Order: sequence, then C-alpha cells, then structure tokens
Amino acid sequence: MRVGLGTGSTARYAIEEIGRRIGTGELSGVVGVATSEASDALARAVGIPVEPLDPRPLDLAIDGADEITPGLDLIKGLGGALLREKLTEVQARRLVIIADHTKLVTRLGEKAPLPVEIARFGFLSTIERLRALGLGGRLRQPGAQPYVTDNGNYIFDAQLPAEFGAAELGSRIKGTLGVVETGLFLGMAERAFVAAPDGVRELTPQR
Ligand SMILES: O=C[C@H](O)[C@H](O)[C@H](O)COP(=O)(O)O
Repeated sequence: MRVGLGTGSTARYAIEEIGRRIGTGELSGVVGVATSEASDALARAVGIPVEPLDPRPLDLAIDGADEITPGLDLIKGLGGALLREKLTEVQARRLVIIADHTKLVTRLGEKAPLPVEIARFGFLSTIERLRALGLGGRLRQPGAQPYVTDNGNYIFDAQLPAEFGAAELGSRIKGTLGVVETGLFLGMAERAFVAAPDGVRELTPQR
C-alpha cells in the first residue's frame, strides 16, 4: 500500500505504529508519502520507506484535524502542513481522520481559526484582500518573525464570520490573489476515529 502520512501530534501516533508493525513484520509492502518535513523525518526514523508524491493514487491517508463536523468536513493546518496535506490527501482513495473528542464541532470555525497559506511576497496586501471578504484574524507569528511553512509561505489564521457557506467562502478565499491554499477539507474524509474518555468512536459522514 501507498499511505499518506499526516502531520501533527495525533498523526504521529499512527506513523509510529505503522513503523512498529513494519519492524515486527506485521506489515509489509507499505510505502509512505509524507505531508511535511517533520513527518518525513519521523517516518524514516521509525523505518517506513518514504516516497515523494507522484500522480498515482494513494490507497489510504491517515491524518489528524483541528475541527471535525458531523459531515466530516474539516479544518486543518494549525500545525502548518495544510498545503502538502491537501495535495497528498486529495489523491487518497480513503482519508481516515484520527482525533480526540475536543476536535468535534457543530460548525466549522466554532473553536479554531481557518489557516490560510499565503505567499510571502505582498502578504500585507493579501491580508487586506482577505479582510475585504469579511474575515478577521491575523498573520501567524509565534515569535519575532512570522511562521514559515515547509513551502516557504506564511499563514493567515482567519476568523470565520458567524454565518457562511463553507464551499462558497472556501472558493472565494482560494480565488483571492496571494492565497496558496486553505485549511478547509470539505467532503474528503471517509471516516474518523475519535477518542473520548469512554472509548473510541468510529464516525462516517452524516449529510
Ligand atoms: O497542519 C497540521 C495538520 O492539519 C494537523 O493534522 C492538525 O493541525 C491536527 O494536529 P494535532 O493532531 O496536533 O492536533
């Protein structure tokens, strides 16, 4: 199998477990496609052969999420990996999300901002254009300098308006000059395994 390897503190568990099972011989013939430099390094460290993304479909992708609706629409990218995640996961025959129950929401934007990856050149102008769409939020800047993605871009963490249609807003953001990609993953996840104190629930999209 060719497996998309997600990014973040939850996807890390899956990568480590795949590596462990390859090590014990429980799994064989697995090749990973990593969604970040960090996951690439982790996968290699735990013994998963890693290949770059090419146009062939992936059998499976496993990743975390920042928000999960009952329809399994997602916000992703608080870890900064949204572009490579979307490039990889759109090619997966099955996208499986793993998360804890704090990620469940009734509507997108309820708890998390929407990460929007933007080009560094002219980023202040791009942010002005995003504000003109009615988005609040700010440039991700954990210290003295802005956060830089694996692709050399910045991230604008957008506060979504109270009322919006996710697909329409997503295409308006994506169509804004300077925007590279958004962390909206709509209609992509096939199922989610969500851990809560009383156990793990398997969710499929409720439309
Ligand atoms: O860019 C990061 C990814 O979209 C992560 O999957 C997401 O932020 C969830 O990460 P975590 O499992 O660390 O909460």
